[in-house]
Amino acid sequence: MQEPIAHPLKISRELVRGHRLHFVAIALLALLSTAGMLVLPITVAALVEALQEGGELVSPAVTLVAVGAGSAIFSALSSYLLAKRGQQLLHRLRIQTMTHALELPLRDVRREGAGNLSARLTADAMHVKSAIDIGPVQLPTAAVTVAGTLVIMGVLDWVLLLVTLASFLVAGGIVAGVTIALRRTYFAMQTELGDMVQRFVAVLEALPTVKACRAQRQVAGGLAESARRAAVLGTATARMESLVIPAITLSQQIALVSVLLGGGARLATGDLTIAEFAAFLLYLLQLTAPLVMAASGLGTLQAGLAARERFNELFAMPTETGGEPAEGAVDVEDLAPAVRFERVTFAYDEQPVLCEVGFTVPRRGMTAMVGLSGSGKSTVLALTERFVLPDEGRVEVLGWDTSTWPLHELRGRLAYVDQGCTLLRDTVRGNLTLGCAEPISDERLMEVLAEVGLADVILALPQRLDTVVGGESDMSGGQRQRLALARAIVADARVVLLDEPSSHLDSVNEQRLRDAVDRIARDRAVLVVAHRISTVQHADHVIVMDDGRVVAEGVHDVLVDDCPEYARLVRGQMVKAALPAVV
Ligand SMILES: Nc1ncnc2c1ncn2[C@@H]1O[C@H](COP(=O)(O)OP(=O)(O)OP(=O)(O)O)[C@@H](O)[C@H]1O
Repeated sequence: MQEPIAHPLKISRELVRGHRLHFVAIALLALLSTAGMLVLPITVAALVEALQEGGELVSPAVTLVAVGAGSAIFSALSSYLLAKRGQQLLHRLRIQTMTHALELPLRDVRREGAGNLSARLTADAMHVKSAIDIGPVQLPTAAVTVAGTLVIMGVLDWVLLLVTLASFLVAGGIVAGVTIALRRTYFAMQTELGDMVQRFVAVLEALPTVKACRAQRQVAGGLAESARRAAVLGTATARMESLVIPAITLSQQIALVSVLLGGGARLATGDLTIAEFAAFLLYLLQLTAPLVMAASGLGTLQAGLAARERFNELFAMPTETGGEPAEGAVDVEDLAPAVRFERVTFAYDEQPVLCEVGFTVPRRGMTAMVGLSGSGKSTVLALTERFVLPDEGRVEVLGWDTSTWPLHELRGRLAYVDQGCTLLRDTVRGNLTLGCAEPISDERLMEVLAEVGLADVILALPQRLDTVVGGESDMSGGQRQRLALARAIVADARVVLLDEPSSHLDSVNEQRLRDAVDRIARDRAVLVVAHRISTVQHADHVIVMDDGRVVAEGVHDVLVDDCPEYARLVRGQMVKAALPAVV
């Protein structure tokens, strides 16, 4: 993929788009402030002259105060308006980042990592914000101030100007070199930071395991290595940055000594008056601030542009595509099977997972898919949901090829209960109605909760349906499982995909869950990746997977006798089932 390059002009254009007047006002205020700064030494010179000649002092003094105060006020106003616009741009950038990330294929999101994606919203966004604060107004203002100051110095005495310019030559070279080198270092540093946050988030997700293994120190060691790499890049950046201000200050001191010596000589020959000399020195002193601002501003701009490149990299990642938009509603073939795989082959990168898999899930009833761990069962569900696409073969849902069915429509016909029975950190109502286009009445929600045996549990919560759930410890595994199933029932999808958690439930909860699944399977298709023998025994149809292939299909009683792989699985499950249940 071509890496898009952020350009200063692009950021400026984004700032201006749709807000031209706002931006004209910012530029005008900044210009007026700069003009005030440039005129200030002249008003000082006028006051000095009036003092020397014993003239009227009030008007030069008032002019000086008015110019100084006006310049400060205009500068504050333009900074505020720019910061406001910058915040708006940041707001847009963050929304675009979150929306785009949610639209990416699951594989890309996993590859990129939650931490790395989140770092875009925090650290990278702040770098872009700093560049916005500096780039479009402060940097040009500093450049105009430097150029204007040099012109006035040239008018006052061009010989002394040449002396000044010669003194600043070395500083100019250093600033230019550092600015060019900084961009790549910032990009590498921000990428490393994103990687570190990603590792940290992954460790936090696995914290119970890390603690149970007493591995905090070991894991912290790995994180420290990542932090060390970021620090090395940070130090390299700081080393380059630290050269800038001393180079400018040293050049200014050299210029000051040279101008004092040269100016003394020109005063003696009468080529320069005292007032001109005083004004020249003031301009020389005034030159340092915009030069430092321009130099450090260029560094900040480079950090912002590097961060913007990371945003661009993300935005350039293609989002999920799901066939052409349907013209009108998709006419689902009523007689077609719920799910059909035809010679489907699939590999994660280079690792083959499914090989010529073919099976059919009837329109109604429960179909259980069984197989050893890693045999490809969850991948079958991922292909059905079109989280991934087959390398070869055809996946059909309700008679439609999933690769040509618009994603929104396809997923509207499917309900998916993942192995983790994931709940969003949201209210019970929010979790139950996730993805529902129409509002669902509380009566209906309670009815469904009763169906999965959760009504009493929810009624006992402090805010009932409005209680926020999804935290670490607010619901047991079994309750999560049934709430996730309730979501699938509320969605009223024609096909329910259920990736059964491998952990055991107590017998009461297991019975409740099975009853709920049996009920929903009466008038729709349920494809369950089964880990429990009780689920398989109750299934209308069983598909046996082994090492990425379908090795048998049928009903439990027949498969036990006819399929050695199935018989082995069942024997294993029965041994487990005889063990005490772990909840
Ligand atoms: N995101 C992924 N990236 C790379 N390989 C993966 C990914 N997900 C699964 N795999 C690999 O694909 C193979 C099949 O995995 P899958 O999860 O489909 O098996 P499964 O039968 O559902 O296993 P289990 O019963 O343990 O859940 C495994 O070898 C696994 O390592």
